[in-house]
Amino acid sequence: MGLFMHCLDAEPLTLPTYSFSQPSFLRVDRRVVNVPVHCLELELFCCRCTKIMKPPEWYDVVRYHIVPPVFLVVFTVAVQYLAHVGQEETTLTWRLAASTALGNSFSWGCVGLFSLWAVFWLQVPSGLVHGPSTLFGYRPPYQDNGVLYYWASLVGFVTMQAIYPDLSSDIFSNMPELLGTLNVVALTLCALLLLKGYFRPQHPEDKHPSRPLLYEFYTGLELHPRILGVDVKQLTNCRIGMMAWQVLILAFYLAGVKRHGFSAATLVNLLLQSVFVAKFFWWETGYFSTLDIILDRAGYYICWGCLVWVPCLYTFSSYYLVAHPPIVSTTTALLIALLGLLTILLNYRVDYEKQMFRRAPGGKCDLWGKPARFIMAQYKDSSGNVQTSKLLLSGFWGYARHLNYTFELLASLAWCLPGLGLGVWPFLYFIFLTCLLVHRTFRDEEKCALKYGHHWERYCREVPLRNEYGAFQIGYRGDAATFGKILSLTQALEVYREDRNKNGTVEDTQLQAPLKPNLNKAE
Ligand SMILES: NC(=O)C1=CN([C@@H]2O[C@H](COP(=O)(O)OP(=O)(O)OC[C@H]3O[C@@H](n4cnc5c(N)ncnc54)[C@H](OP(=O)(O)O)[C@@H]3O)[C@@H](O)[C@H]2O)C=CC1
Ligand SMILES: CC(C)=CCC[C@@H](C)[C@H]1CC[C@H]2C3=CC=C4C[C@@H](O)CC[C@]4(C)[C@H]3CC[C@]12C
Repeated sequence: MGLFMHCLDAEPLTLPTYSFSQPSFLRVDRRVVNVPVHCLELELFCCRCTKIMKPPEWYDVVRYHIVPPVFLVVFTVAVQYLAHVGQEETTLTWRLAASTALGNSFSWGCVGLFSLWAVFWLQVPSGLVHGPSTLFGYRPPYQDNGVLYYWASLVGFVTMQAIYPDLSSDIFSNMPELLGTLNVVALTLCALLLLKGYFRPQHPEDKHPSRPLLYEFYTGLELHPRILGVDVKQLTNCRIGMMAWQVLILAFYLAGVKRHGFSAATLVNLLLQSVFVAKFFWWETGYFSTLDIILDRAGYYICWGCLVWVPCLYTFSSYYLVAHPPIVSTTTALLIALLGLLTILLNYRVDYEKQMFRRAPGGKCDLWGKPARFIMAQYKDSSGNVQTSKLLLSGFWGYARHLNYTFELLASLAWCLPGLGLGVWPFLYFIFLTCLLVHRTFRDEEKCALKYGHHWERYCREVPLRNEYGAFQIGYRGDAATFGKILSLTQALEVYREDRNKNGTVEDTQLQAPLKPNLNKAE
């Protein structure tokens, strides 16, 4: 009958042992999921229907030997290419790209000053918060001064702009050099992190299997490395990457106004992203519980990504509009602004509901005017101790899974829309984010299915809709890796209602009692 039934039969045996370590390949009752390689207790996950399989050889070859070098080259080169595409240059030659790839004195000055500023704010004595505990029992400390840092950085930038009026235009015209410098800095940091992971790991007890060198460079080795007392991921992701995003779009806006005069569309593009970035700093402590921090190690993907990819691609719509002024009308711009503000607010609200609920003692809080309903989900930590976590069934999290991604995608579409009529370039970020979030939905659901086992199955049955490809898929079993049927929203709702009618609503069902699973629907 499948994993879910077996798990219900054998409750004490079914709690998966949860580990964030390097995944291997496992087939769980016709599902393929990634699981920790050393996680032998996983056989307890569902001892009667789980069998460990060796991954197909080609998969390992692709994952360990092909993806890292290809991504390293493609993304690193793409950054230099995009930096030139955003300018007016019509012919891009290798010679031109190479001439900017190592930066110039302006770019090294900017990157140096900005990095010191970010490091300084992580040293300023302020409130400390701790992230979730790792499997080896470490709770990383973070500086809780994100909002202050955000406003201080903006005031600092505006002051410098007042003293040096060409600052923004110079930033725009030196963007290829700035990205070249960031590239050198980020690649050096990734190499240092690799050496540190080998020779001076912060937590030698954090075991992970040895992999090909380029793979380790790409994914990183350490989960929470600190250099000179500073948490590397807070520095690269939150303080440099996110603040660079804000400062760069402001500089591009000012450079555009200087060239072409005021445009409502450009202002909307700036305002929406600024609200989004400001929201990030407001919510920074929530970010410490996300996949980037608890699952991804500090390597090329996360650190280079935040130091180079975010300043390049995430700002690209604004960058492009400097040399290619928008053609959308003021009225359209206002409508776009409304769409953007609404979706940013909704994205924040979805994240907030989860954060508020998780913080409420015993999960006791009201959502949408009613007491929150939830599943008490158990899992085993790496020491084999049973832990409890709560899965929300009310509010947005009771309506569909990952609605925060849906709203974030719509918000990003909104700030790209001022570039309507200028080709595909202004929409590059939206396209990238769609791919990133679809992939992330799979990764996150694999993680949850593995962590919570049948409790996650149950959550997926209660909340069968999930965001995917901007539409919704019925994913009863949280089986992200089966790539089930993609249904349109209407079809999905029909199946959803039909199933609810058959099984009764959650209110009809005792939440802690075994559900009658209707497992094969999604397959
Ligand atoms: N612009 C960008 O490039 C990106 C932006 N984002 C944004 O970042 C924010 C955070 O996203 P992200 O960290 O990816 O994912 P989520 O905030 O969606 O968190 C997912 C985690 O929440 C927990 N969870 C899942 N379902 C429930 C539930 N019903 N009740 C309670 N907890 C639940 C699980 O963790 P647990 O183990 O704790 O149970 C799960 O792993 C979002 O706003 C997203 O849009 C994300 C990716 C990229
Ligand atoms: C190799 C390559 C191109 C990697 C890029 C990946 C990273 C730069 C991104 C992966 C996940 C991204 C983020 C996750 C969640 C976020 C919260 C949101 O409120 C603001 C943006 C962000 C911090 C975002 C930043 C880029 C990533 C780390």
